[in-house]
Amino acid sequence: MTNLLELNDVSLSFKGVKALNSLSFTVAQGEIFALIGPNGAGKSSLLNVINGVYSADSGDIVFDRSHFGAIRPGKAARLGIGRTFQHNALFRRLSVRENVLAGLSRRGEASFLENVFRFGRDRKERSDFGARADQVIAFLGLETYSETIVSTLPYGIQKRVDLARALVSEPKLLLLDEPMAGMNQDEKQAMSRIIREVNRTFGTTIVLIEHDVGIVLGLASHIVVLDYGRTVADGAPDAVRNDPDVIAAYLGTVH
Ligand SMILES: Nc1ncnc2c1ncn2[C@@H]1O[C@H](COP(=O)(O)OP(=O)(O)OP(=O)(O)O)[C@@H](O)[C@H]1O
Repeated sequence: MTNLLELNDVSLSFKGVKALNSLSFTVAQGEIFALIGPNGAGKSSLLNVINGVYSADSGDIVFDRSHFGAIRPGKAARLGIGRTFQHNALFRRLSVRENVLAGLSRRGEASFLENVFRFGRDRKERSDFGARADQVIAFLGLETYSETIVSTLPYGIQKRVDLARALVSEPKLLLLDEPMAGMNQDEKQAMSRIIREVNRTFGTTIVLIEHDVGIVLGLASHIVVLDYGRTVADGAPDAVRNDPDVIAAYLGTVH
């Protein structure tokens, strides 16, 4: 199996707090990979290092044969790393379609504002981007909301819009930071199906953070458990579920 992402001894500190402590693991091409661990374990920091929001203090990251310790978020996006955020970072006063189009702004010559407000240089680019945005909107079952202003939509639908915006640029790697946070069980199951469908249809490699262990065990084929910025366990769901170190560190109980 080819690795799409490789982390070697990656560390990150905030004023003496080691958020990531010599972390090493690999993510294979095409897998659904989950990061779990208690609050403050370093999960979001890790995603932030991978897509360039934070720069690692040391260590090496290899993505699709490109090496970096630090990378700018725009460069990460151009290399094919897409991202959703724990707290929606959508443009709340714009429509669903405008938000999805914003996910393409790094791809073209025309700027995001030119694309959204339909002035500017490239008619062909706008129509290609529009078609692509509409495809992703349809794929995620968001057609009825296409022209709806995001702030008026239920939270679960907003999470799907966030996913559409990340997906529209056709990333090779999609980083999902708690895509099911705040959802009930039915909504979580629906989001799990969507993530599986994205993975299967587009071959997108997925790295997701999720606190609901039941959901993670059913969705991911590879799980890494973090605690205090270190790897506690790394393997297939069955191995991780029965690992005594995981039970002690994450579930807080002993066999
Ligand atoms: N910008 C920051 N400034 C200072 N400390 C930070 C910053 N971001 C994260 N930290 C610290 O780094 C550690 C890891 O935090 P991080 O948010 O990555 O954990 P997490 O596993 O994502 O937690 P949660 O499940 O609560 O989202 C914590 O001790 C946190 O307080």
